[in-house]
Amino acid sequence: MQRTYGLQKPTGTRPLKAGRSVCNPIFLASRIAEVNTIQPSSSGRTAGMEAPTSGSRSGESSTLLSPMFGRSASSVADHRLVASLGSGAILTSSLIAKAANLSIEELSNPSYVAAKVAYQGVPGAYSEVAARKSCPDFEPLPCDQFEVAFQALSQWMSERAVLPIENSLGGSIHAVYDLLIRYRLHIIGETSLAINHCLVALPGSSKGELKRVMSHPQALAQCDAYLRRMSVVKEAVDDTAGAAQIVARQGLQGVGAICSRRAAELYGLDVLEEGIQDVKDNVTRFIVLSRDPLVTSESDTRSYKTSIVFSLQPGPGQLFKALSVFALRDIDLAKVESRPMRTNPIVQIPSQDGTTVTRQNFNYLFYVDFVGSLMEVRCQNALRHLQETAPFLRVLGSYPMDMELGSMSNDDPAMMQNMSRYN
Ligand SMILES: O=C(O)C(=O)C[C@]1(C(=O)O)C=C[C@@H](O)C=C1
Repeated sequence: MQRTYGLQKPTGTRPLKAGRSVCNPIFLASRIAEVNTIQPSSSGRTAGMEAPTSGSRSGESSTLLSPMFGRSASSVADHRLVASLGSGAILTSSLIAKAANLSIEELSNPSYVAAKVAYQGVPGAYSEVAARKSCPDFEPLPCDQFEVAFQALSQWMSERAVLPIENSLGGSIHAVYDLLIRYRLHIIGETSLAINHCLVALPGSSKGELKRVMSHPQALAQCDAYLRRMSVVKEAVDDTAGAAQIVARQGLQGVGAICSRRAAELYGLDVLEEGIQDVKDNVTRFIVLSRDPLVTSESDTRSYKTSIVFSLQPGPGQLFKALSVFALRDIDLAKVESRPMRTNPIVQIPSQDGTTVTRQNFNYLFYVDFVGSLMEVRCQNALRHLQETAPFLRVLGSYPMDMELGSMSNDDPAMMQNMSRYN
């Protein structure tokens, strides 16, 4: 790994004036504590269904803005001055400011916190393009890890966060699923991007002399067959553009990076080959997060998607029964994902007569995206039906479906014009 994690000052930063964009990632990574949002209640149910309500501040109820400080999180200034990283770890404004390379004055300036969209990676990352595409009026805020982007939004350092959730070749981004349950943020949109990877290296390099290739694990997975043919050592780093930045800044001879053409141009590297992903049509879907849910209206005619997460009671046929609430109402499922319930990975199931206990070693949370809006009565009924049997159910968001595919190709004039404003 090229980066050391921990609360650290980014290198090569330039002093910021209030209201200007942050060009370096914020590094808040060290003190990340588990933030559990699933608390089993005495009845054995973990939580009720939480449908978005207009005007509710989800961040205020989360462990991040914990009642441990004994005050209601009513003002923005309060949020910024003392924020908790969960389970007792406290991050004060001076630490946040130091991590983001800002002065306290800059951090407290409303024009600085306004209109930022947090993403994971450095400029040139695909996530940055997704952030610009989905939030064109917001200024991108680079973060060095997924969780830092969640924190930036939770702690009012940004107004939106854009995170990759799945790729057509590499599959689901599990880390983002796991963070969705730990932070009480809301999905308010999605965007898809065509991903066209390039093999890049220091100017004058040739493909044959590369011994190592660095990139984000997803990008390495998407180019797996190509890299095996090259017989190089694969090295995982935090993001694709970060890989290009490392090769360029450290002048690494014999080391390639996989990233976008734009990242190669930003960091002054040669593109040795373009379109190196194993399947040409390579699409990543990103979600847009906000502290507040999207308030939908009945007059909105766009197609909507709703994302939920739930757990199941133990026993045969429970998943079948859970999913049948959608089938019964002709509701189309767009995605089903299961993840280990990290807060409760092992369950003890008593027999009916209470004389024996069976240990179930794997306990899962199910993430489902279905086509439909919370404004639709059939969707409300389906969730009410599911709630009857699911010990835990949470609505992650109900948001308009992204119908158009953005590209990162230089042939896409609209996208390139948008990007050139920021280079
Ligand atoms: O590394 C980047 O450039 C990212 O934006 C991350 C990411 C991902 O996590 O999937 C985004 C799109 C591509 O699929 C490869 C990597």
